[in-house]
Amino acid sequence: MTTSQPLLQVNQLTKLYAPGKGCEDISFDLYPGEVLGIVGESGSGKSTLLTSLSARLAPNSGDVLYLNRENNWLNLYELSETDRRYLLRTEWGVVHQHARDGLRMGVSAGANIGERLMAVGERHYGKIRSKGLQWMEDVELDVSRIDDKPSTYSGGMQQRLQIARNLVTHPRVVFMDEPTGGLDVSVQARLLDLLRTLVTEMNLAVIIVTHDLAVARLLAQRLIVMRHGKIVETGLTDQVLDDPQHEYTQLLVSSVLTP
Ligand SMILES: Nc1ncnc2c1ncn2[C@@H]1O[C@H](COP(=O)(O)OP(=O)(O)OP(=O)(O)O)[C@@H](O)[C@H]1O
Repeated sequence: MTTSQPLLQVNQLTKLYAPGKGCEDISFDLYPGEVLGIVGESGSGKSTLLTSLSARLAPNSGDVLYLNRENNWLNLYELSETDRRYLLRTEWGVVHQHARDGLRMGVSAGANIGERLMAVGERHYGKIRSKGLQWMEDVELDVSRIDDKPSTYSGGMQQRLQIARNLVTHPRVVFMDEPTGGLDVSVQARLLDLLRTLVTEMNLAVIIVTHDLAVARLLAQRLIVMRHGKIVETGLTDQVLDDPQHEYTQLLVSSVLTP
């Protein structure tokens, strides 16, 4: 469900490594509860855009404005590095394609979840433990494995843990980069189902990068189609996929382009 006030405003964001490589002149708004998909073939700049949006890669130019919990607009790249990191640990979440990039592999599953709670001020061990257990249940992980390290988990289980670690603080915006990429098809399907349920129940605003149009169709209400770093088409997911206007989107949808 959307309201008239966006959560995120992106204005002419540019991060180029070379002409056409990176992302260029990207503008859009993200509303509370909205899932926005970014699609395009490999090398079109999806990951560069996502990392710039999520305070992990300074752009060459342009702004990312975020309306925080206190109803103040923050200009992301005018904040101090410390404030940006704080935002990433609290009001924002990042789900990486490879769970090991988003987990601490050397500490237990429970600690991976608890750490984010501590970042928002929770100090009570019993509460941290019980929230950890509850979140493991919510993402359908075996709670008896709360003290095991994620390195002993399967890929699909690690991804579930990464999702729990991110969502435990009830973030307002979650950035996801190919969250089901690299998993078996059957594991992918269950994870997608779980993600869809959580996103709806928590009314999360999500920006998800995927080269998989089926994933985009399942999760995203709106799509941005990228090519050579630029937006070539944007609109409601069903409209873009069922009635693509741009020639490139038509090729992408007809699977002529291999992702
Ligand atoms: N650190 C970097 N240094 C130089 N060039 C880079 C760097 N990161 C990305 N690029 C280039 O920028 C372009 C966009 O890459 P990006 O990873 O954003 O694309 P993508 O759409 O996410 O691709 P994929 O789906 O394969 O992950 C590519 O040409 C890539 O080679």
